[in-house]
Amino acid sequence: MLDGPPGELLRCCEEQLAQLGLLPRPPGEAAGAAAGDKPVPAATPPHSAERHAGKPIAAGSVPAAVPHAEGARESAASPLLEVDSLTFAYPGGREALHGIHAKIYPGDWVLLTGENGSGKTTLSRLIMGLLPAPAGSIRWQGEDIKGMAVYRRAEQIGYVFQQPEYMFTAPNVWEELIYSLHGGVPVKKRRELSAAEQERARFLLEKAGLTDRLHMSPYLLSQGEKRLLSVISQLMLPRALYILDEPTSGMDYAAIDRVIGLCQHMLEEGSAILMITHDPELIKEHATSFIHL
Ligand SMILES: Nc1ncnc2c1ncn2[C@@H]1O[C@H](COP(=O)(O)OP(=O)(O)OP(=O)(O)O)[C@@H](O)[C@H]1O
Repeated sequence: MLDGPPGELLRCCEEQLAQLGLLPRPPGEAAGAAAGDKPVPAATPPHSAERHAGKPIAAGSVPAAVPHAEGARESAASPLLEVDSLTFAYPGGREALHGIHAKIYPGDWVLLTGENGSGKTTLSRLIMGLLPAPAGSIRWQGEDIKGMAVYRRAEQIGYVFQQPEYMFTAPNVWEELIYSLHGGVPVKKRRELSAAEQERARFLLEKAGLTDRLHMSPYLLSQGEKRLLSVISQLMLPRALYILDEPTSGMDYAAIDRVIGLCQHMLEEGSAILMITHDPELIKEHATSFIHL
């Protein structure tokens, strides 16, 4: 006998109720579905496993990702970067990465988070070719990255090191900023900057708040200013993807806002960003997805 409070009935006798046609159809269920068929589950939310690497994001520890309409993106654009079952151990060391999956599309702003030593920098080094990636584990625009020379990757991916000092090669801020435009060409043999290059340089300096530091040695800048200079030096060259390794580390809110503004500008230009950070709470509202190691 089917009798009792509705909630209790649903819990104990759902199947019988369905067979008798006493359950309302879930909205959108096919009209011709036979009584007793299992209800069609709702579509899986579009972000989830493949947009996160390693462990799923623990509730409350990292903000929920702003989900992409993955299906629409799949048809609209191919991924720039695909990481598939990536496992990596340093020689003689324990595994730094295990079974990592991720995809980055044009226009993505991906936050790469995880505890100290979880392998964030290792992942970025593997992408850039500073460490040897296992065959088939990383693809750039569909091509196995293992066979791509480092300089070819650098032509398409800008990389900002965790330690800005690693990047400085010029005697002052202006020379440092434009260094990448000249490659290793000596100062006397360098070509004139185009008007567009000059404009981009001035724009980035303004956004970074470094316009009045042009003649200072990069090494004399404050730590936050050094980070901003290392970021804009990479942004001088348009790239499909920028990898920024902890660009906001040790920064005050104003400086973090500058980094955010710079990243937003690069997204507007169509680039994607992979940002390693221990401050996801400060940037989460701008991110399109997360990889948590
Ligand atoms: N050259 C190396 N040789 C051996 N082990 C290394 C080497 N570089 C890094 N590791 C180890 O690999 C692991 C991952 O390091 P990695 O720098 O990628 O972590 P991370 O997530 O970027 O850390 P953090 O948040 O502290 O910057 C760590 O256990 C580290 O000790």
